[in-house]
Amino acid sequence: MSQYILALDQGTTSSRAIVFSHDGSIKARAQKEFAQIFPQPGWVEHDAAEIWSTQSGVMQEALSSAGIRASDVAAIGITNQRETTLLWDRKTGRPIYNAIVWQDRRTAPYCDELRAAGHEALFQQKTGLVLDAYFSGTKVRWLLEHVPGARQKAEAGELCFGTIDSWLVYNLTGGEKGVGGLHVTDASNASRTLLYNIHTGTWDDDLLALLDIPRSLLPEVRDSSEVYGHTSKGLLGAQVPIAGIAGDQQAATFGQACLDVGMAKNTYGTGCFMLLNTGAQAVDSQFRLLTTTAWQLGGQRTYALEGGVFVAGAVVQWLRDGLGIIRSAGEVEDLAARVPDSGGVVLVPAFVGLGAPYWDPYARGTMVGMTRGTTAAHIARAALESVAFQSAELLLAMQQDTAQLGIGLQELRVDGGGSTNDAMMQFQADILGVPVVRPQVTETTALGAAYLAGLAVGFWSGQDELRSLWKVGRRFEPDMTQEDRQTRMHTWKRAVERSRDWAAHD
Ligand SMILES: Nc1ncnc2c1ncn2[C@@H]1O[C@H](COP(=O)(O)OP(=O)(O)O)[C@@H](O)[C@H]1O
Ligand SMILES: O=P(O)(O)OC[C@H](O)CO
Repeated sequence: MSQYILALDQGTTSSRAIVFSHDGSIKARAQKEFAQIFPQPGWVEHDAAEIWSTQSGVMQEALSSAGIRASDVAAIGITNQRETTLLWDRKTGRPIYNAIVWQDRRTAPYCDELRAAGHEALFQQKTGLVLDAYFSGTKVRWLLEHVPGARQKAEAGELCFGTIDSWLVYNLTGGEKGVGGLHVTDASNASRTLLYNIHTGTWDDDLLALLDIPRSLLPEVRDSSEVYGHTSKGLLGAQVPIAGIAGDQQAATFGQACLDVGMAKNTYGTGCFMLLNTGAQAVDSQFRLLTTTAWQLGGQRTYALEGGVFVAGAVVQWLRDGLGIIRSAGEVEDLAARVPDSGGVVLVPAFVGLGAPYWDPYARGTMVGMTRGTTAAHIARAALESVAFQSAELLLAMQQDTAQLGIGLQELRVDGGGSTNDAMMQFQADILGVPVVRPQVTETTALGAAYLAGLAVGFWSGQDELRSLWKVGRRFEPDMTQEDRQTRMHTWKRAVERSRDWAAHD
């Protein structure tokens, strides 16, 4: 029997492949960065051919460093940077333009127009998303409007739209140069397009009409765990089933085994992504958190509330590159540990505005509470605390949104580069009043994709087995009085008020 699952994790800055064993441990991994293309301020693109070449390269490399053959792989799972948008020609398999990355802001003015025309509520109601350039829909429209010949080809049914999962499946299953591959996506990726009704589980004709996007472009939406097809003959030496697909944050939630209602994970990367499993119920947020499809299994959708912190690990990068008070991100730990607290300093890293629950694009970074005694160590400490405060505000918003479901959060599961910082995780637990738990395997995104694929081919028996594979690496118990917690949160909110509505409104 095949003993491994291969996960492909196609992220914003690198393509990764990880081989997992049956006990959920990592057998081998490979990673390759690729070019970020910035054609104009606010624009971000990726070369789709490079995405495929790096992804297929690391796939081969991971297999050879594991010392295994494709026939040893029971299934492949795919997880990907979400929302990033690509159109390719059905006949040639060639992209008609670079992939427009989720960070790209070129369609912001068009989103403003749609908002001014009063369409925001419709998008929100049907897709669970806010009307923003972040999501795929307006990017597809931009491509149809701006790439010569694109609209005619689209009307003639000659183009395929896909998020990066679709592009990978198309290439994995296609013949020479990927031509004729499968054109599919899963419900979690579809739920990030602004074109997909998360309540009915279908592409939405009203939204397609509003954005003037022909239906023929769209991939078939499938479960997150099922055999979609097999890798093409020449690719790996054996035809391996492709059996799992999920967007990276949803996959991480699955990989953290947040499989039950009320379980939540937070990923501490450049920004933070927090997801709370709300089960079969798509919860509307009063704080404009996103309502999203976490995954779809056997036709059953599981939903999540999602919130993001724009600047999390990036504040540590700023200490390094902007202020120059540390030389590497890891050094922040020693610097912050030189003082017992932030000495009254509060840093609000609203460098690019504030997200939920404030949604203030005009907020800017601020630091308050400094005295003659303030040192770099206090600032480092305040920076780390700011990550925890912002995450706490998201979780508080989620708890209020789900109050009627009777969800009592037992613990927050954490992963990502910042979660290695023990002091920051302890402060996170303190300020939340909820235990924070870091698993042994922190590659939760790839693990989630592996789990989804493994479930589909019977490699793992079911969700109970996945629950049992999840192992605590370290648990941080809250150690702060309720009174202290309230005082600290109150002080944080006062500082946030000072950061708000600062930049000029253009
Ligand atoms: N010890 C640390 N304490 C706090 N933040 C850290 C630490 N080490 C790394 N980081 C931050 O974690 C981020 C990298 O994490 P990673 O999960 O690789 O992020 P991404 O996937 O967004 O690139 C960086 O922004 C970095 O500043
Ligand atoms: O590739 P990452 O980890 O930066 O994740 C990107 C997110 O999916 C964007 O929504």
